[in-house]
Amino acid sequence: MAKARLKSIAVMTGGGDCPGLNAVIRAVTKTAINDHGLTVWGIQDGYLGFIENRIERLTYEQTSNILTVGGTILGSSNTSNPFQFPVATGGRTQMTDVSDCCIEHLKERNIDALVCIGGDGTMASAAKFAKKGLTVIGVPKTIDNDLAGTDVTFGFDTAVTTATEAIDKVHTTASSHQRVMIVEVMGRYAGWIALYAGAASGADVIILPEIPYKLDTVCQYVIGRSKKGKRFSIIVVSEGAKEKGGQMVVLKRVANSPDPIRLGGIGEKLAEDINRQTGLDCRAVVLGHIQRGGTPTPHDRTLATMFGHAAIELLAAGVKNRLVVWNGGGISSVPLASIAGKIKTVPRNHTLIKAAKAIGATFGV
Ligand SMILES: Nc1ncnc2c1ncn2[C@@H]1O[C@H](COP(=O)(O)OP(=O)(O)OP(=O)(O)O)[C@@H](O)[C@H]1O
Ligand SMILES: O=P(O)(O)OC[C@H]1O[C@](O)(CO)[C@@H](O)[C@@H]1O
Ligand SMILES: [Mg+2]
Repeated sequence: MAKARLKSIAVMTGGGDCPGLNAVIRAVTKTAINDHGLTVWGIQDGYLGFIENRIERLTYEQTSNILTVGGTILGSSNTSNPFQFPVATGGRTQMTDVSDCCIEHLKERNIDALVCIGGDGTMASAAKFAKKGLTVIGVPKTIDNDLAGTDVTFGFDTAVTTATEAIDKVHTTASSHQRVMIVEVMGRYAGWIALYAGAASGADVIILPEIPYKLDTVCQYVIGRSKKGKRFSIIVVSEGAKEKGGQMVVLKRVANSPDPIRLGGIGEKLAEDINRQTGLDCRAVVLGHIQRGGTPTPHDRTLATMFGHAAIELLAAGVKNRLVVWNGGGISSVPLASIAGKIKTVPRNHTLIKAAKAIGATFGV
């Protein structure tokens, strides 16, 4: 798009929410209005609102006082794929590509470009819209920190901070009762939250999806601590972890979600298995969506602000179909299509794994 033609943009948030989304919306809107005189529109509830034509003007005032607020003022959804949307015709429901209608909804408002804030699923649709000719810039979000192409996503630091505070609290009750306390954290197929919160809170055992654990190793480790007079053990386990040769523990399936599996229950399983094998008193705590809530940390507020600002600067410079990223200590961008279908997992030789091991933690192998 030629620089002079950009007059109006829309912004949307897709997928699970994450602390810092509002900070991006604020940075996008205020940069667009202040620096480029653009008109800004907000799409409600992610791709669902895009499909249903729920697109409202977003003003400077509406994006004031939201920097510190968790969640997203636009709403989000993780069920509606514009390229495969259930449409009822003649008494039958058929999966239909309604992406042309979405593009029409932008055209009728003279919207030139779209800023999509979301995870892998949101970017998959964004890349498909880009292929159809829509000008799109992606902004990566997820507490899981598992998006390919960027060193870090906003929301991760807040989730790690929340998890670390929770594990610190669990420490004192574990010590009072001479228990093995197991804290299950989010992260789906990547163990970033477990690794960082585990290391930050000095957990004794850290279990990641990337490193299937051996129950014997974990049991021997906690018994060894008891024998040394340590009154308790703290285990941090990622929801997607599994025993060597075993399966991930699935809590439920959400039929109309692009990734229908919801993980959960590995903490309780570990508590039962360790109790059975060692006789030690074990309790499991699941942190769940608490990790997605609350006010973003200063790190996430500033990262989100730089991401939102960069998205508008790219559009204003005529750049399109790229994902804003943080790589090697600075903002840059990668092609949207280059990250589709990829996730960023914890490498087994990560520096923090080496450091935690050296300090005495085990990863259960
Ligand atoms: N392969 C895909 N192609 C097109 N659209 C997709 C695809 N996968 C997901 N989407 C759509 O993108 C939106 C968000 O998807 P999803 O729930 O996977 O969230 P996300 O953006 O990946 O964030 P997170 O997984 O961190 O919650 C949904 O509306 C979904 O239908
Ligand atoms: O909000 P939902 O649909 O239960 O999804 C939960 C999943 O989303 C995430 O919070 C973010 O990807 C994961 O950590 C978690 O497994
Ligand atoms: Mg996803």
